[in-house]
This record gives sequence, C-alpha cells and structure tokens, in this order.
Amino acid sequence: MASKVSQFMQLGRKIVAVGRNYKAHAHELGNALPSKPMLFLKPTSSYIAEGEKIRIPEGCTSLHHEVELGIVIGKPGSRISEQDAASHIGGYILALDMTARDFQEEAKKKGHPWSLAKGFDTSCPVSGFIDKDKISDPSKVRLWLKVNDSLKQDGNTGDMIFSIPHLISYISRYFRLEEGDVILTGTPEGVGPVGSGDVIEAGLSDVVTMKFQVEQS
Ligand SMILES: CC(=O)CC(=O)C(=O)O
Ligand SMILES: [Mg+2]
Repeated sequence: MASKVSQFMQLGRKIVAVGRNYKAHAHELGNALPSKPMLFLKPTSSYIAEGEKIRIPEGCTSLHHEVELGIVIGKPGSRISEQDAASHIGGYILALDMTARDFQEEAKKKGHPWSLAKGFDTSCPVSGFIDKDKISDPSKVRLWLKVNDSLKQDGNTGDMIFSIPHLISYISRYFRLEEGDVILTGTPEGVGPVGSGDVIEAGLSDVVTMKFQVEQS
C-alpha cells in the first residue's frame, strides 16, 4: 500500500480540504464555528514539491499561508465508519493550503465558490510522503510554520474541532475516497500574508520539515 500511495501526486487523485476545523483560526478570521465539516476541493494541478516556488496569483494582494496535516488515503471506500477510518489511512503529508485571502473575501461576500482563492497553480505545496507508522497518533502532532525565520503558526492537531476519523467518515458519505486522495485537515491559528521573496518553512512534530520560496507570478 505505502509504495502506491507515495505516488499520490502522480496519481492525480483529488484533494478534499476542510475549512474552519480549529476554533482559534475560525475566530481570528471572524468566522462562525461550523456545526459539520466545511469542505472544498483543490485541483491536483495545485500541487508543488520542494524546489518549486509558490507563485502569487495574478491580481492577488493578500496571499496567506495555512499549514495543515494531510491524510493520504491508502484504501478506497464509501460510507466509511469512524471505527474503520484508520484502516483507510495510507500515510500523511505536511501541506500548505495557500489562500488568496482577498479573492476569498470577495467570493464570500458574493456567495461565490472559493475555487480561485484556493485552487490556483502552486497553492498546495507538500512534503514528501510520510509512512503511516511514523506518526503513532495523528490526533496529537505539532504543526508549525515560520516566515523568514519568524514563527507564525504553532498549533496541535489535538485542537481540531472534528477528529480525523469523523472527517474520513463524513467526507466518504459524499465523495468516494480513492487510493492517493488527500484530505487537508484545516489550519490552526496564526495565518497571515506572505510576499515575493519570502521563505516559508513548516514542520510536523519531529517527523518532517519543508521550505518554499514565494515569488510574484
Ligand atoms: C477560512 C479558510 O480559508 C478555511 C481553511 O482553509 C482552513 O484551513 O480553516
Ligand atoms: Mg485551509
């Protein structure tokens, strides 16, 4: 299973992202707490790996970083129960849900979808694949992010509103989950803007770190 899911980027499977899954982050942007998981999709064309640059999309004046734990699905399924959810996890990634916040605010006001704000090219920088056994308890991992060496986000997956088993179960009621799909589980507080030339460094406990530079497109 691991060798196959490690090809998640090449497989081009879907990216299901969860929004507002940390109370403090929902509050920092003045958003109400969700009563059920809030979902959106990012296209697989948004993936980049280390060595590639995050490009500020044309017309964007407020590009924000959001560090997130990504779940890589290892076994397909629909209507997965919370009890079975762990068996569908193939591994993990560390990911950034780069967000054109100005595009998102405009879309929110007009009731439009977030596709442009969340799905532009380079909006999903990811680490390499992390084997499932490297993270004994995904509900207790530290997520941090620095911009130019200054710590901006320092959270823990223990603060998620909806647990990982609940997310897998809920999402699979609506989207059949396939091997290589990625679930981005939401970001903790501390999101903020980045500009051209900035360097973003992020880490997941002592398991992985990654670095990306930002440039104007
Ligand atoms: C307000 C957002 O952009 C939602 C989101 O992506 C999150 O991680 O929370
Ligand atoms: Mg996010």
